[in-house]
Amino acid sequence: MNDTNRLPPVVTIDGPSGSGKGTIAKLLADRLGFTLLDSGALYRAAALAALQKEVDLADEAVLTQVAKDLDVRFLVSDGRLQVLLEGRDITNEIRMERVSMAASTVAAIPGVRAALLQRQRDFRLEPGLVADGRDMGTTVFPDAPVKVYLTATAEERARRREAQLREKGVSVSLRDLLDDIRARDAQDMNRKASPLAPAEDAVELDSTGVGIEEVLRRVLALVQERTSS
Ligand SMILES: Nc1ncnc2c1ncn2[C@@H]1O[C@H](COP(=O)(O)OP(=O)(O)O)[C@@H](O)[C@H]1O
Ligand SMILES: Nc1ccn([C@H]2C[C@H](O)[C@@H](COP(=O)(O)OP(=O)(O)O)O2)c(=O)n1
Repeated sequence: MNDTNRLPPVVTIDGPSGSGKGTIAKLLADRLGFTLLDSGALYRAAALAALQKEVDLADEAVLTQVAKDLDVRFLVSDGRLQVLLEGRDITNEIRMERVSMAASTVAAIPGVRAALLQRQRDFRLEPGLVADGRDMGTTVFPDAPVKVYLTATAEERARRREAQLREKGVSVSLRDLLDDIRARDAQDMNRKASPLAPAEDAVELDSTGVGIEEVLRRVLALVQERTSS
């Protein structure tokens, strides 16, 4: 701990859509007093910028430029993360299903990922960072002392999304949500650039049928174990 080059610790939480990454990352960051990185929000903001500019989502060069030029800022207001694109609040808009799928498509482009890499690493501030995404443990923070790979069955993840949307007053069929989840899983896992996969040193945690409090307890225990030396 006397090493002056020591970087702030990072807890990475990777996994597929609906596994609970965002929920657990937020609770964990609050509990530890760490900064929070929602890396998916960066890809979602890039996708929304591309959709607004009506860019062809197959045009890798133009999409890479969109990611390089991305004017996105994160603000924490009343304990909630706000995402601003060119100064405009896009927090709710980026959660729409068409943006989710576009984010997954845009995120498969190596140039887009390279353009967003340093921005993500810049979140590594004292006293520490909790980073949620797909490649936090494999590519962005490979030296993180604590890596979690959170999963749940596709059926359970679709049910969670349905409940989340119902609470917002949006009614979507479970069948459609399950199809969307499977399509995004396949796209995120099968791409060449930083595919969704557990890091070799990640602890896999299946949250199917496990409540949020219990998942948080297990992750906190892991943080204790990995950082108390
Ligand atoms: N362990 C869990 N058990 C039940 N519901 C959960 C659990 N973890 C998260 N949820 C709920 O599932 C939904 C999706 O969680 P979220 O954190 O957004 O997932 P992700 O960030 O992995 O896409 C939210 O409504 C959240 O409250
Ligand atoms: N580190 C990351 C984070 C997200 N992505 C891509 C792939 C995902 O399908 C989209 C959206 O990610 P996000 O974490 O916001 O999505 P979910 O909340 O898990 O549904 O972005 C990525 O490729 N790498």
